[in-house]
Amino acid sequence: MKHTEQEPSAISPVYWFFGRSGAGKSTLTTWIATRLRQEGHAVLLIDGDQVRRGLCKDLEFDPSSRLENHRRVAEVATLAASQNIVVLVATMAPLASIRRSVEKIIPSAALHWIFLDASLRSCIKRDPKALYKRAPGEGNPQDCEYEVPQPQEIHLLVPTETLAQNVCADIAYRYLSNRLAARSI
Ligand SMILES: Nc1ncnc2c1ncn2[C@@H]1O[C@H](COP(=O)(O)OS(=O)(=O)O)[C@@H](OP(=O)(O)O)[C@H]1O
Ligand SMILES: Nc1ncnc2c1ncn2[C@@H]1O[C@H](COP(=O)(O)OP(=O)(O)O)[C@@H](O)[C@H]1O
Repeated sequence: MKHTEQEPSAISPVYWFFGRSGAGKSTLTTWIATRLRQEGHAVLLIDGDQVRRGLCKDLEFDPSSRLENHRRVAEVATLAASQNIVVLVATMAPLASIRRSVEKIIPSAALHWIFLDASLRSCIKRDPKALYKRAPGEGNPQDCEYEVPQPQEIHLLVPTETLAQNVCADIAYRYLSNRLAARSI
């Protein structure tokens, strides 16, 4: 797994949660954002679901549209992070090429990749928004192959398939809060 450099970064961290639809991105980032705000942090949560309804509602789901979707999210994340705001992002980021494109926008010292690991099978079983019941080509998340990241691509893996929600929330929260505490020393 990647190790984030220890030198202080001029910009706030961007914690980029990614994984399949149904892996738990919205659930965990919403809980963590609330907790960080209670502790006094300024937090921006950018959830792909919401972005797709507003900032990126003109975009489709083909690979180049997904790339543009992530470019916009990464640019907004950089703006916020450069204004002392802790950024949480929650998107599918299904392709390695998309993830590499994000890395060209956000400084590496600020970017933390947090992979929510849940298999297609378990996401189909959960299917909280009934997206996997859609016909192929009609907005089914399976329309795009999910390229599971290599260990060296990520900073933290949270096994949201095998561990309970509260345990996963705690793992991710502890990762963030340790790094935020180290920054403020
Ligand atoms: N094929 C397809 N067609 C239409 N809609 C889809 C499709 N796949 C996913 N979704 C929905 O869009 C959300 C994914 O958007 P993201 O910005 O997170 O990622 S991506 O750009 O699509 O890779 C995603 O949000 P999450 O379910 O929270 O991951 C879904 O609500
Ligand atoms: N360990 C876990 N971590 C996160 N969510 C979990 C976990 N176990 C079960 N879930 C459930 O899985 C669903 C995940 O949905 P959601 O957070 O919308 O996913 P995503 O944003 O990745 O599409 C929720 O219904 C949540 O309660």
